[in-house]
Amino acid sequence: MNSTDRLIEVMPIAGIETPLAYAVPSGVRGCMEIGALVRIPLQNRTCLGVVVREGSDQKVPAGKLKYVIDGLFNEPVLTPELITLSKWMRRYYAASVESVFETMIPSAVRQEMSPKMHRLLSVRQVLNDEELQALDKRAPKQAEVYRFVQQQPLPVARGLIMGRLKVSAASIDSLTKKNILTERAEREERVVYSDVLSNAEKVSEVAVELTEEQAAAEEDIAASIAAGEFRVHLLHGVTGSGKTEVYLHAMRRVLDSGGSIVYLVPEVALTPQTVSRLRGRFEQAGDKIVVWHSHLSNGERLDAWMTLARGEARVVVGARSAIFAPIQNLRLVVVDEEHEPAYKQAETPRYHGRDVAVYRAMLSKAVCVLGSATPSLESLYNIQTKNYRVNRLTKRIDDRQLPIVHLVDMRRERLNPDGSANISAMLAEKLQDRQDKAEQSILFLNRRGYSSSMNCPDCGFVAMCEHCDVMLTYHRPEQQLKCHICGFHQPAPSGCPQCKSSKVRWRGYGTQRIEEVIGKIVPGAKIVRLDTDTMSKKNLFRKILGDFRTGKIDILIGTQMIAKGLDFPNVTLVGLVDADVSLHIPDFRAAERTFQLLVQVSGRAGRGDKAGEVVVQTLMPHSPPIQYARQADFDGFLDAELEQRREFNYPPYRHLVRHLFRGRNPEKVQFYAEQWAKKLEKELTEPIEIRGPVAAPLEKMKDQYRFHLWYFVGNVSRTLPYITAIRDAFKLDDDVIDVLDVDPVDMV
Ligand SMILES: Nc1ncnc2c1ncn2[C@@H]1O[C@H](COP(=O)(O)OP(=O)(O)OP(=O)(O)O)[C@@H](O)[C@H]1O
Ligand SMILES: [Zn+2]
Ligand SMILES: [Zn+2]
Repeated sequence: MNSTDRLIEVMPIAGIETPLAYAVPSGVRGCMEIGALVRIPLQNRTCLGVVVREGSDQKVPAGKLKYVIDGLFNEPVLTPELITLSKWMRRYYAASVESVFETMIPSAVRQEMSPKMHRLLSVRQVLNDEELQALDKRAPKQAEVYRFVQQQPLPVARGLIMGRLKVSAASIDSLTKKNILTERAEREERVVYSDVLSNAEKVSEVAVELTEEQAAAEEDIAASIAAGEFRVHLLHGVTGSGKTEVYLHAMRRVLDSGGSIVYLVPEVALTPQTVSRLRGRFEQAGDKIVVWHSHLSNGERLDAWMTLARGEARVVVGARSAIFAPIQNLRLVVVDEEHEPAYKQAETPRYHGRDVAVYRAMLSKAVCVLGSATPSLESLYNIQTKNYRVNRLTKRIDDRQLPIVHLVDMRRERLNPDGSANISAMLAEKLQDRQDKAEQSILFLNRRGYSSSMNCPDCGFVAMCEHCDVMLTYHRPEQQLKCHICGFHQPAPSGCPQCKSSKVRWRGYGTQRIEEVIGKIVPGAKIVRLDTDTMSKKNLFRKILGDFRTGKIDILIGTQMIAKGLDFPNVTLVGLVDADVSLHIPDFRAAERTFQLLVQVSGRAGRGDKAGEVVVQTLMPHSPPIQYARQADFDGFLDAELEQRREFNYPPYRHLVRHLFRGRNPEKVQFYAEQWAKKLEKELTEPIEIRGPVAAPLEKMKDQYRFHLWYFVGNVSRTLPYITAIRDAFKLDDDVIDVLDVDPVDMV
């Protein structure tokens, strides 16, 4: 080591849990600050790592100290507070360094490691007009590529061109073969900035004047921002009360004072309206927004990330992973629809985007605004215990009325011989009425496909998934039986596969079947179905929403996933076809989910000048969540539900940790789960309540048998390390896997 060399500590992204000291030779390229992504030698290979400390007190014997190879970028890819956040995530979610960094740093950024990543193209031979015209005729795609490259001030990554222009590698290759373009493989730090927004929808937007309630909420939030302290606000506003407008005003203030913003939505693809409003509002004013979503190509992801790291954009909008954006001077974090389970990541590290957002805001002394019409019980409880501030919007914009909710008791409906199965007389009549008045309706049913099962009345056969413990769903358009858990599918048989009877029955109603029924009930209506089956076709979702807005569609039928943030003024009727689906899930949050679902879907009605109506069909009209939701009685629901939760020690009174064991052999899985429980009870000194092991509600999934235990924990950060320490010394059989899920939303 030379006297001019520096020491740093690097956390390898390579299955090692402690940082290692490295020397930085003077004159090495790239950044060596905290949060920098560096390439390091480790044993006899190289890997990536993150600089977690400048300097080191580690005593490395002379001759053993290794040099960093280089840094990948000029800017750190994580900020210092994100490094702190990573430590908290490891501890709180019992996750490895590797999994946390791989989650925090997008793979497009880490892939910079491979030199192939940057095959940069530039123009070698400038074409004159005539040559370009000839190329246009002969090979229009090539001409398009040529023009694109020629217009760029710097060489462009090949992957970016392919993604952006949707051209094949062959088109690019023929241009390089002809020596029109030249390609060089290089690890270029400065990638051409691609405007990730250019081909996206922008709605021209002007700031509206806030209502009194909105202004009061916004001023309170602004005061927190001005105070420069960490504070959490819960913006609890009824549906259609203008919560988004409050965020937008607060964001304007933050931008004007030089701060940065993270804005989280449950899923970008499902919130095109919010995204285009943000873009319209801020981009017109010249503030660049990075929209972080799954359709970005790798090149675009890399660009977007580095744009944020360099401070060229100060707003990022995205799903949960956008909370790890490397922006500095973070002043405001918005978590829209904070109650959404989609904020929880289903894979390791199983973090909750909302909770990580609050923690990051705390580390940055920023303000966190959680918004919802139906806040989670956790957040409502935190108002009482953790000094979250609450700002309420009790009225809809322009004093529009909340819709009238009709409950239909489907037990009676079944006695009515005229009632078409599963659509009540009342719903049918109101749908027709809206059709006559040229108003629009939305129907929700949280079950896609045609029917929920196929069975045989003669021998009792039920079509089950070969790999999971669930019945197969019939999908009529494709004539397939599908498993909604693992994706397994097979052609739908025309008779019983077991006894060859031809009397096959389709039980239960899915969105496809409702679409069919409604077509008969409201002849002449233009009906469109929107669920994950239609979503798989790219851009179809946007197109359907566009057609619905312009009135080309009369009735929209969808699963609840489409309910988020829809704002269509001409919708005056909303039907919830089966309110009981969510009541029957084996989950302590079943009542909460049902309440939220009812309030949210109802909230889609009556957002324009005309009043709205909601028809809720249920077999359990007296169940508390349905009754409270009908009266929009939040406090009543909260009190009743909190009492239940307290009695059983469920969240928010305790944290739940789910410990799942799975493997192909059910006896083995059960054996290890039981052995573990014995060991834990013997060795754990912390007083926690342990329940289980028992078979999981979904006992077999993707050919794996599943058993789980539940830990009821007061303080996760304190207790979990004790559990993981015992777990580290517990030897599992090779074909049994165990998974810890802290604050799980998946109970099955
Ligand atoms: N102060 C205002 N003046 C006029 N219109 C407004 C105002 N604030 C919001 N709006 C409009 O009212 C409608 C509802 O607002 P927004 O979508 O923000 O409500 P929300 O509370 O987020 O609703 P939800 O929770 O149901 O999604 C939007 O069309 C919005 O443009
Ligand atoms: Zn049969
Ligand atoms: Zn399956």
